Amino acid sequence: MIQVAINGYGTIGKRVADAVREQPDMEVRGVAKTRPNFEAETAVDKGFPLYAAVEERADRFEEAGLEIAGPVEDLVDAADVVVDATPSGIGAENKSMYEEYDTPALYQGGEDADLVDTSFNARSNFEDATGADHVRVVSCNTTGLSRVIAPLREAYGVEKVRATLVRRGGDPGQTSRGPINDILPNPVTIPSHHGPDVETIFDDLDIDTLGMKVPATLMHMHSLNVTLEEEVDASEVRDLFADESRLFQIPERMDIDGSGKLKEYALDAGRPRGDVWENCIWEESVSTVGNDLYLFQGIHQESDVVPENVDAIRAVLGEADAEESIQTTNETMGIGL
Ligand SMILES: NC(=O)C1=CN([C@@H]2O[C@H](COP(=O)(O)OP(=O)(O)OC[C@H]3O[C@@H](n4cnc5c(N)ncnc54)[C@H](O)[C@@H]3O)[C@@H](O)[C@H]2O)C=CC1
Ligand SMILES: O=C(OP(=O)(O)O)[C@H](O)COP(=O)(O)O
Repeated sequence: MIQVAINGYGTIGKRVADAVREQPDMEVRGVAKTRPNFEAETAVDKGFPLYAAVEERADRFEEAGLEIAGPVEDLVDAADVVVDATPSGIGAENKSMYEEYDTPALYQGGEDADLVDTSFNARSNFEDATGADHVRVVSCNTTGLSRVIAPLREAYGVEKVRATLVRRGGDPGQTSRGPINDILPNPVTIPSHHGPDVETIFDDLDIDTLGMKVPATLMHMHSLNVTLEEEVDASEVRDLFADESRLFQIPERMDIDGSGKLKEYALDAGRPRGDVWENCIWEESVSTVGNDLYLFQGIHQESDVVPENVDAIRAVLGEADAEESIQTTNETMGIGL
């Protein structure tokens, strides 16, 4: 069994821990947190050994009645791989610790691409991570773009991608975030960081991205225009997407008109935390005009990178190829709406 450490048990870390627990070939060796809170209590209730990320603050857990298994260094030492899901920039600070204990590490999209040997998206470049010591699972938006671009490149060739990303201002639990009543060009400079980030997955891709932030917490929304290298009928593209396990095309009959109903559907379908691991593409929006393809897709920022982290664990350890890993992850998590 692959022993997995999770350092940083917030929005992404707690979801990765739950997904790892479902895998037939993996075990959660433990999770590390900086301070006691409701998430620490839940981790203990779930039976995850809890480690102190900051040794000087370990006493706080004891005071809160939470037993600590040891400092994070012990966890990193004992694990075969560590998933770093700490806030942006902290992963870079943790890198030397992972090197000291010779434990391969996965980082999240908030870290810089040059921190790692390779950036990762399971559908697009799984093999690049094999044997790597430092791998970055790209951000929710980059994951969402890569999953659509990979099959289009393989089937038709892509001349140019233009994407406008309407980004949620914060996650539901991020009470300190905004905007509260505004629409921000964000970043105001063009391209946004997403285009160059997608190029860490496809280094020869021509892509421009524009970002905005809006007062919403449920999901991001992408408006996508892909200039293909050939003229393709929209129905062919829909068929291509239908074969992609992490793309969900929302059928017209479902009457899902936005992120709110998508989340409601996920909850009704019994998804943990109402998570939507797939890109949600409005089927009616998939349109072609000459070589240009257009579509709208919803991206659930809190969860689409979770199966990617699970696959990246197998990739770095050389434990499976892309197809095997994606299939196992999909089956165990219940991916495929
Ligand atoms: N929330 C989102 O929508 C997405 C986030 N990401 C990326 O995932 C990473 C984590 O983000 P979130 O889970 O949203 O953050 P979060 O703030 O929800 O969770 C981070 C956790 O790490 C803990 N932490 C802080 N310093 C630490 C340290 N030194 N050692 C161990 N733990 C520490 C925090 O207390 C918190 O529990 C970031 O790189 C972010 O850019 C990627 C995709 C989507
Ligand atoms: O990586 C993300 O978004 P991004 O790709 O738009 O930077 C996640 O949604 C986290 O974004 P945040 O930096 O607004 O928390």
